[in-house]
Amino acid sequence: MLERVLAGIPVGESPLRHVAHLPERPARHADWPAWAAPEAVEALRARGAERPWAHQAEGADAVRSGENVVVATGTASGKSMVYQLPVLSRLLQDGRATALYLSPTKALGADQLRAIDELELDGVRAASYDGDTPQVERDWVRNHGRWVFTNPDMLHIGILPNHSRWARFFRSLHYVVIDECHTYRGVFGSHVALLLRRLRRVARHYGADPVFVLASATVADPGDLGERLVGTPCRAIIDDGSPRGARTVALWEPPLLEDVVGENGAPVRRSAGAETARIMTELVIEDARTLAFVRSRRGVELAALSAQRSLSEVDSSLPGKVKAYRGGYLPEDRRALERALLVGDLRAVATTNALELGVDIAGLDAVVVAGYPGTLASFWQQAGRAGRDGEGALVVFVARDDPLDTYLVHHPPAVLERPVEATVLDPANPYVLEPHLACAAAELPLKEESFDAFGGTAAETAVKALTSEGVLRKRPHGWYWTARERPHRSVELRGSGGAQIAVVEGDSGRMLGTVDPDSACATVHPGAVYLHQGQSFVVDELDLDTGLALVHAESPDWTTSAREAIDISVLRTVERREAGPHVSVCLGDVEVMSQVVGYLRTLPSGRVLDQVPLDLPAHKLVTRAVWYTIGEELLSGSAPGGAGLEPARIPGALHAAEHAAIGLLPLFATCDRWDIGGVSTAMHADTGEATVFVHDGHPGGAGFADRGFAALFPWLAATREAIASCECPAGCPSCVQSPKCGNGNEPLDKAGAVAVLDAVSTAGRQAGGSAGLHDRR
Ligand SMILES: Nc1ncnc2c1ncn2[C@@H]1O[C@H](COP(=O)(O)OP(=O)(O)OP(=O)(O)O)[C@@H](O)[C@H]1O
Repeated sequence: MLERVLAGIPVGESPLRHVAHLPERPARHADWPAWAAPEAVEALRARGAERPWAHQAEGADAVRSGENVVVATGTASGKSMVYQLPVLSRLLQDGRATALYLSPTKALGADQLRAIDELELDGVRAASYDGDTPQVERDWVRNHGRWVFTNPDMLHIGILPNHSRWARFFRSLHYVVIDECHTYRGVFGSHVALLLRRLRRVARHYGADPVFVLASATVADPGDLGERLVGTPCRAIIDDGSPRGARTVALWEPPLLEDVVGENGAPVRRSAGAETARIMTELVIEDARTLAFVRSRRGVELAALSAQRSLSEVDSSLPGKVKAYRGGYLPEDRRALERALLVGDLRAVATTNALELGVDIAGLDAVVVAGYPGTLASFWQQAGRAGRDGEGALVVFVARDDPLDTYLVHHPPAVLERPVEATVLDPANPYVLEPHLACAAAELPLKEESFDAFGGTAAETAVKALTSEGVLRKRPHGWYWTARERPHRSVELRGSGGAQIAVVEGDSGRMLGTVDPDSACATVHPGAVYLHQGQSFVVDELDLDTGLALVHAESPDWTTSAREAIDISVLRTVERREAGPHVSVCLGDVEVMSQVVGYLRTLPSGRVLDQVPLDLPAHKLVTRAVWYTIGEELLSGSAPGGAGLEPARIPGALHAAEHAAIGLLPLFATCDRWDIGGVSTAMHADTGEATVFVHDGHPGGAGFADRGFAALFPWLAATREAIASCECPAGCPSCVQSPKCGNGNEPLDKAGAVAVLDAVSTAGRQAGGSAGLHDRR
C-alpha cells in the first residue's frame, strides 16, 4: 500500500519522513468470572465474545468488588465489556438496582444503548434520558428506568436539580459509567469533575455510594485522571489483552508549493487535505479499505470530492466507493455509511473525528490522519481503526502547515515512542467552582462537611465569596440558595459561562447555534465564514449587547481567521524559578486585554488573499500564565552562552519563539493552540525585562499554563527543534507564523528565535534542569 501511494513521486521529492513497523500482538484470554450472571455471559458470547480478554476480566472483577475503575486500553479493545458485565449482572441479580451511563455526546450514548438493547436481556430496562427524549417517556424513565443513558448536560440541567423526583433511582444507584472520559479535559473537564462531585453528594443523600467505571482512550496516568474527575481514588486497568494486527506507520510532510506565496511572502506547503485526497485515491485503486481523518467538516467534504474526481478518471465505478462522514448527518445515514464501510461496499471514507469515538469500526486496511488531531491519545485512537488480526495495515500521518505537525514528522519518537499525554483539568478553578457550589447548594444545603468533596480550602473560599456576594445565605445548618430561579441554567458546561451569543440566519430567523461570548469576536465577527453542519454562512453583523450574530448562507472560496492584539499584565506571581542569573520562569495570574483587530482571508491553497481590518471592543480576561524573562546581557551575548542579538532583532526573535511555543504546548498539555494565547515583548512593564508569556484562554485558567511551567525546558527544547527543522528560509506557518497573530506575523526572526531558545535552554541546563532549579514561592 505504501509503495502504491508513493508511486510516481520523483526520488528526492519524497514526502516520506519516517516509516515504522509495529509488530502484531496476540490475544490473552481469561475465564468468565463466577459471579457473572449466566444470562449476561450468554448474551455477550452470542455477540462474538467467546471468552473475555485478560484486561476485561481484571476490570470487571475490580468493579464487582466495589473498586472505582478506569479502563484505559487501546481502540476497540472491548472496554465496554468492563462495565457491561458487572452492571448487567447486578441488574439481573437484584431487581431494584439501578445504574447511570454518561457519554460526552448524545450519538455515542445512543450507540451504547443500542448495544445493550441488542443483548435482549429481560428486566434491564435501559433507556435514554437526554434532550431528545419526549416528555411522556421522561416520566417513564424516572419512574421505571434501571439503566439510564444520559450526558453531562442533562445530568446537570435535568436530573440533579430535580433529584427528589429521581429518589427511587438514586436510592439504588450501584454504578455510574463514564464513557470516553478523556474527552473531559480543560474547562469542560473541570465542569464535569464538579458535576460528578454533585452527583456523588446527591446519591449519598439517598444512601447510595455508587461505584464509578470510567472508560478512556489510552492516556498517561489514567488513575490520576479518574481521581481528578470523580474525586476519589480509581484503579487503572491498562494491560491490554486484546489482539492487534501488525501496522506500518508512515510520517508524511507535503511538499512546498513552487508558485504560491503566503503572508509576508512565506512559502506554502501543499495542504494536508489535498495530499490526503491523493493518498485516498491511490489506496482505493489498490482496493484497500481506508478511513481518512480530516480536521474540519468542510475539509472532509472537499477531500471526498477531490478523491471522487480523480477516481472518475480511472474507472467510472470507483467514485461511488468514496464518501464523506461527519456530525450533522442524519443518524440513519450515518449508520448506512458505517455498515457500507464495514462490509466493503465503500472503499474509503473521509471523516471528522465523529468516527473517532465509540463507533464500532475497526479492522480497516489503512488510516490516513490529516493533521495532528491535538493529542497523541486521539492519534492512536484514529490509527487504531486500522489493523486486522493476522494482516498488515497502513497508517499515514500527513502533517499540516503548522509547527507542531512539522516537529512531529521530523521527530518520529515524539509520535511513536512518547507515552500518551495526561489529560489536564482543574476543578479548583474558582470560575468553575463557584457556580457549581451554587448549584450544589440549590440541590441540597451545603454543610461544612461538604467542602472536602469540593476541594477543601478552595471550596471554603468560594462559598465565602458566594455568601458575601449575596448568592448564598448562611443559616445555622449550612449555606442555602435562596433565590427562586435555580442557578443551573446560567452554568454552561461546555463554555466559560456568561450569556451565549446566538447565531441567527437573517432571512429566515432560524437559530443555527450559539458561541461563547469570550470567543464571539474571534469566530463570528462581521465577514467571518461560519460553518454549521457542513453548510457555510457569512456573518453580516455582530451585536454583543443583544447577544446576536446575524448570518446569511454563502460559500466563499476562502476561510477566515481572526487576528488578535493582546496586552498582558501580571496580577500575582504564584511561583518563580531562577535558571541562573539571567533567566527566570514564573507561573501566576494575569490580566489579558485582547482585541480582534481584523481577519485574514485564505484560499484552500494556502494563499492569503488579504487582511480586513475590524473595529471591535477589547475584551478583558483574568487567567493563568507561564512566562520567562531574559536579561539583556544574555540576549545581546555579553554574558556567556548569550544569543548575540542586535537590539533591533530582539522583538522579532521573541515573537517568533512565542508563536512556535504556543504551537508546541499541546505536546505537553492536552490543549489546542486555540485554547491558549501569548504575548512577547522586549521590555515588559511588570517584569522590567524581555518576557515571553503564554496564557490560558479561559477565565481562571484550565491548567495548561501550569503544565507549561512544569515542563518549561523540555517544551522550549521541542520548540527550538520545531523551528530549526523547518526547511523554509525565514519563517512560515510550519514554524513561526501563527494563524491568529494580531500583528500580521510581523516582526518575526526565525534564526533569532533559535538563538534565544538556545540561550534560555543552556541557562536552564546549567541551573540543573527543571528539577534542580532554584524555587522561590
Ligand atoms: N472478549 C472479546 N472477544 C472477542 N471480541 C470482543 C471481545 N470483547 C469485545 N469484543 C468486540 O470488540 C469490538 C470492540 O469492542 P468495544 O466497542 O467495547 O471496544 P472499545 O474499546 O470500547 O472501543 P473504542 O476504542 O471504539 O471505544 C466489538 O465489536 C466487540 O464485540
